[in-house]
Amino acid sequence: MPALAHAIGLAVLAAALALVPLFGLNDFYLQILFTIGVNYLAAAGLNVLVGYAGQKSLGHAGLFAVGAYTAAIANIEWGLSPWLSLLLACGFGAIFGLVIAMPSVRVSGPSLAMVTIGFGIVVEKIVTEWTDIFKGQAGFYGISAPSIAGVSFTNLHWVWFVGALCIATHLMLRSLLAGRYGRAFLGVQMAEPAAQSVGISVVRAKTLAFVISAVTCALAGAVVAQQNQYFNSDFITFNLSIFLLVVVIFGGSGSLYGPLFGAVILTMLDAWLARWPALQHFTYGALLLFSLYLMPNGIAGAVSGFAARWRQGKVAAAAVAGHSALAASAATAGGEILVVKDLYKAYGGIVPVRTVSFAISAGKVHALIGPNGAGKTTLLNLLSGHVAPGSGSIRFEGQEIAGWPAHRVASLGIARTFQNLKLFGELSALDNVLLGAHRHIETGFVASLLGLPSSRQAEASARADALALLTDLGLGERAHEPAKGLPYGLQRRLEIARALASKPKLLLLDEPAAGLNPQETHELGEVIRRIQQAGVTVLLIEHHMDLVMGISQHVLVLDYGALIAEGRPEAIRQNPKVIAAYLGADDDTALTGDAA
Ligand SMILES: Nc1ncnc2c1ncn2[C@@H]1O[C@H](COP(=O)(O)OP(=O)(O)OP(=O)(O)O)[C@@H](O)[C@H]1O
Repeated sequence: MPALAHAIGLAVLAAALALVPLFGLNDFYLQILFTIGVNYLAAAGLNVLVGYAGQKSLGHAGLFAVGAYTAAIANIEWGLSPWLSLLLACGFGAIFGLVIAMPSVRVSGPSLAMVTIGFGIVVEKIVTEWTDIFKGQAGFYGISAPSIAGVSFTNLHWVWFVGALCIATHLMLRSLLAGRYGRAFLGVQMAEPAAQSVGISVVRAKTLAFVISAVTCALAGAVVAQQNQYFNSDFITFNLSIFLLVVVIFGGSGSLYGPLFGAVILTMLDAWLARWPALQHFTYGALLLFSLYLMPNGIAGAVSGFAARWRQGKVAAAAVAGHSALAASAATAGGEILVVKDLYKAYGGIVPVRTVSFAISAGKVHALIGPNGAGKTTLLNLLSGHVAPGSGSIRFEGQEIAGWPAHRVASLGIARTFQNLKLFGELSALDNVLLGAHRHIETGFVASLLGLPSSRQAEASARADALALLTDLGLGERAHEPAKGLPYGLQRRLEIARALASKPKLLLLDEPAAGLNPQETHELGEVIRRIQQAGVTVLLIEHHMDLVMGISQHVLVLDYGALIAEGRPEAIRQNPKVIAAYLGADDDTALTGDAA
């Protein structure tokens, strides 16, 4: 939503809240408004987890309980003030977010559902059965509500208070999700290996999303306990977890406004259905299925689809003149940048890489060739950290990196593209490149959450650099188009742009010319030459022999996982071992033309 429309929307909402007394609403309606706010709070964080990081949780009632019981126990048992109890509830929420993240980030799909359901059930059982501490069904009475200047909160004050919390939460999440953290969550959801290749730690990103969702959910629980001044184990049910998930998915997961739509519609529906409890659960189940199958982007998706069609054509790519992003890449000195020794990888009986040793000198274009199935991609995956070696050593600029996870390898300055394109398809070309620059955008979490000027400046300068890079590579006009909508040749180029945005010292290209026509292949050769001139070392896997022989200064030949030759292209072309292995024939026709 454009900034002006957003500001107007917020002003209208704030004014409507301020004018609530004029409507003469009775306690029933004030309670509904309060509940909308609470459901929004819980769903806003859950949306970061579900819609942005792509982790569905069916156990968030457990985190709601953490907040509510912390507020109750801190106030009643430990004698803390309601305000301090509220803060403590958020803190405990964060801790329990970490606890549930630990097993959850390592699994996906049904296993993730089981882990989160398990967490919810364990919490439900603990608060029901461990009556000494949690008082079971009897619950906690007399939980103090906050007061300001000695005035205790009335139902109207609660509406204002929870409304203010919702606006603050919305503003913070909006600021956070518009920048590098939001992109990182989306990147992890869309293509984990690609996210790792630009230096994003998948585990850290998912953990952060769990913690954010836990904090807002715990805050919602604490607010409910304090407003009610009573809380017992009956509040914590599996149905609450389902309800919160339905609010997010039906409202529109992955949209900042989805939880708002979901909270408003479903809270009112819930109040209306309260007369028929049996129908409530059926309705939520039906709505969940309906959203998943027929409206995967929820209400917000339908609304924004309509708005996007209306706005289409209004956005023009900003051209950045007189700035060569490629020339800005880090230049590397001569010498060996990468030294591989006795590298070995086996998958059961298949050995794609058998004790391979070689060195890559800085500033040159190196080609890795070999017949199909020779082990080239596996070797590249070992170098980039996407596959762990069985044994052997990989030294990058003198540092041993064998077995490092991909995001750590990327953070040293090794970028890559993929044989089968791994773009963040739903994101714009610009956002893809910004994700490439992720580790260079120096914005801290708090600065990003609070939208501090330093964070906005860093974001603006990263956008300018990303646009310059896209323009340099002939993609400037299409910077705002979704990556998946670009023609195939431009998608390949965009992947290179994303890799370059990480300012690599070594660029690994896995069959960058695959699927390109002769003209595009020729242009790709020019791009790779320019990348080399900018000081970036290139190692490329390629089947197009014209391209390989034309741009590389050093060729490595792999056959059945073993390095059978290396040297200058002219020498490789004449090498009888290579001709025999690569062609399976006694002539060198394929090495002089396109062998793809
Ligand atoms: N994860 C895996 N599990 C089992 N076998 C694998 C795995 N990855 C690769 N292989 C096998 O290792 C061998 C080498 O595959 P790799 O993709 O590295 O070859 P390549 O030289 O890149 O081939 P191409 O040129 O066709 O892309 C193949 O036999 C492949 O089936």
